[in-house]
Amino acid sequence: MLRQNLFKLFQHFIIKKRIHSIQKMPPTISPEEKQKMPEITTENPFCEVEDAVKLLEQCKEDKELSKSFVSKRKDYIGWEETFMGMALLAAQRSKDPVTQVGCAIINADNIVNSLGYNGMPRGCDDDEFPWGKNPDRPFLNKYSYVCHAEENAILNAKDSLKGNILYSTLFPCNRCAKMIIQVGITEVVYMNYKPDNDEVMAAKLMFSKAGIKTRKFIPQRKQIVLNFQ
Ligand SMILES: O=c1ccn([C@H]2C[C@H](O)[C@@H](COP(=O)(O)O)O2)c(=O)[nH]1
Repeated sequence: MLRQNLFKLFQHFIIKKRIHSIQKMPPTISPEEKQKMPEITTENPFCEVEDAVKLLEQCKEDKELSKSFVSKRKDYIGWEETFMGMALLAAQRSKDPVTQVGCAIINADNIVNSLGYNGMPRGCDDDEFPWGKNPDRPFLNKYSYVCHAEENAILNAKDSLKGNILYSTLFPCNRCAKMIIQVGITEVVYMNYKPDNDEVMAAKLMFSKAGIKTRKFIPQRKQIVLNFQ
């Protein structure tokens, strides 16, 4: 009952607002044109979509009412910078003293499916495990422990990764390439590239055979500033 009354009150408010705005229309619209405008009355409070479309066009042509159509902001950041920016931000979370990698996985609707950065597995203390690269003792080498950024992003994903695009600050290694292929990611955008070693060559080969598109990120701006103040 209360909800019904509230709805009626809301409806009444909307109708009054509409009537008021139509009555307020300046004389720049001729009476004939005004006649043609969708009639919104208390009996017919909700106009048809076509009427609304027509009304929008008429308002755009009107000298006074067209002032509402202020142009949108021009210097907003594009999708590419947004997603690589997210990957870069994620990389800032990495504790690796040498290379910080970040990754963002985006679905076909430009919705962020996942983020990741290179780090120790859950429960393995960042302060306890080695961040060095002892070539003779894998036990004391970070490579034995660290989860790669792409690996973490894949494992953290909220939804299916099929048809998603992966943005990474570094070209993926062969191990990550295998996972990227197997989960159905179809495109890889990378920022940096380590000089070709066997791992990167293997990754490239697999991407090419599996039909995964790879492309270098080309920024449209030099930087994005984040200001917390
Ligand atoms: O595809 C990749 C490749 C490497 N990483 C991580 C793994 C390590 O934490 C660093 C690389 O360290 P270096 O000392 O530069 O060899 O990057 C990754 O996340 N994804």
